[in-house]
Amino acid sequence: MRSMVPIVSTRPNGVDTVGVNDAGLPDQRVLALRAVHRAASELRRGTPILLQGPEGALVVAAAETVSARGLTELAAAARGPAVLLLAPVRAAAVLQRPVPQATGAAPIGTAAEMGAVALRLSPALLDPAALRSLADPTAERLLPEQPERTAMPPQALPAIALAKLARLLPALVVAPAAEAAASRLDLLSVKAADVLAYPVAAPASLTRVAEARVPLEDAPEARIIAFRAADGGIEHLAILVDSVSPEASKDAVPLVRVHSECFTGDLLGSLRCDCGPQLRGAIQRMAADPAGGVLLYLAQEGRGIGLVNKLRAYQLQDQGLDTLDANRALGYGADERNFWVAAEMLRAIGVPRVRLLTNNPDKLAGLAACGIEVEGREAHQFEGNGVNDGYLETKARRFGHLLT
Ligand SMILES: Nc1nc2c(ncn2[C@@H]2O[C@H](COP(=O)(O)OP(=O)(O)OP(=O)(O)O)[C@@H](O)[C@H]2O)c(=O)[nH]1
Ligand SMILES: [Zn+2]
Repeated sequence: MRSMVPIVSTRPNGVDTVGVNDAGLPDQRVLALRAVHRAASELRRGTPILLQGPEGALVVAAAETVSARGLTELAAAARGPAVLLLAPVRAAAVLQRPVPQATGAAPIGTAAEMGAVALRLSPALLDPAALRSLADPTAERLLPEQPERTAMPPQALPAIALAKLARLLPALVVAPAAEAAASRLDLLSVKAADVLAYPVAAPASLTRVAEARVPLEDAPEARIIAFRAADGGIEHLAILVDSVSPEASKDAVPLVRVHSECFTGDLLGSLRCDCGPQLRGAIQRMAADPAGGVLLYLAQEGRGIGLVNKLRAYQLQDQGLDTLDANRALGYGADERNFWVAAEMLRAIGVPRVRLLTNNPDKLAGLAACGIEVEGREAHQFEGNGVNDGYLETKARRFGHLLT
């Protein structure tokens, strides 16, 4: 019998994007998302995977997590020597000199930052303990004085992209894969094209999974709606804040804040950033606004690099780098977020037009590019606290944040 039951749900605009095919199997898009998500999990566990592309397959392991067993498996699956693959920005930091792909990069993530540099691996670096300390940004002395550049393997860019999706350092041990390595060694296989498509494909599968009234100190009528993507990642939340104003208007364009998760600032009250005051301040402003508002709380910790890498970036900042250069020294772009998730959530809750609470010009442009009508911007700035003054200054000077 022909099955018409969607296994994930429909897109908020009513268009079926994820369903089952006639045989009852998940369609290609679900399979592609699943393969990428599984591959990222394998890398996090220290297991090599195979990245398939038009120029052949690459066997890939994350330098940060790969175990002795993982390296043995990688060697068994390889048909050539392994190399160390680094994002150019990371290579420049490791080598303490510029590398060609990293030059001329604009302040916010550029295509160049997605590039890669391949270094010939010294035997010492194939020692798993050495690889782990290479992942530690303060322990780069293990690299030879002048590591030899070597030819770029195929699928280098999707390999770097996969490490970033796994929220690992974009530092990989890779080798060209031998014929039939996947089946012989039971390694997970993923298509390079699916990895590259993932950041845009995953938000398209968002589905509403839970909704509840959660009275907040500053917004007694607040409701929270949780959205889950087919990638199985952490859910994103929309916090709907009704106006407490007596002249509340149902038709006016609501205030919207696109807020990326910040465990340290939002939850612990860290003084390193301005996230805590921005979060609470946004809810207060929405409740006071006649049009009310929506706060999107996105699982994009550390501007998309994850909490662990943000802590590493903090360590580098304590050594003198600013927030942007610290991201780059780890091999990440300045800002690894995209705005598809936010746009999909706004459409799902019926908010196609917004007044955006932000100082970040990229959020205005990014949301508009994803189809949301940005009617205006409302500044959302808080005084420095003595600890975050340099961070706020960097946001204004290097990220182009708008002041007032
Ligand atoms: N990588 C990195 N992330 C940081 C750092 N400080 C704060 N963050 C993260 O930055 C994100 C906060 O960004 P947003 O609140 O969206 O702020 P914004 O992009 O500066 O823009 P607006 O606040 O809207 O003006 C959170 O995910 C924080 O965890 C840092 O030094 N390094
Ligand atoms: Zn923060």
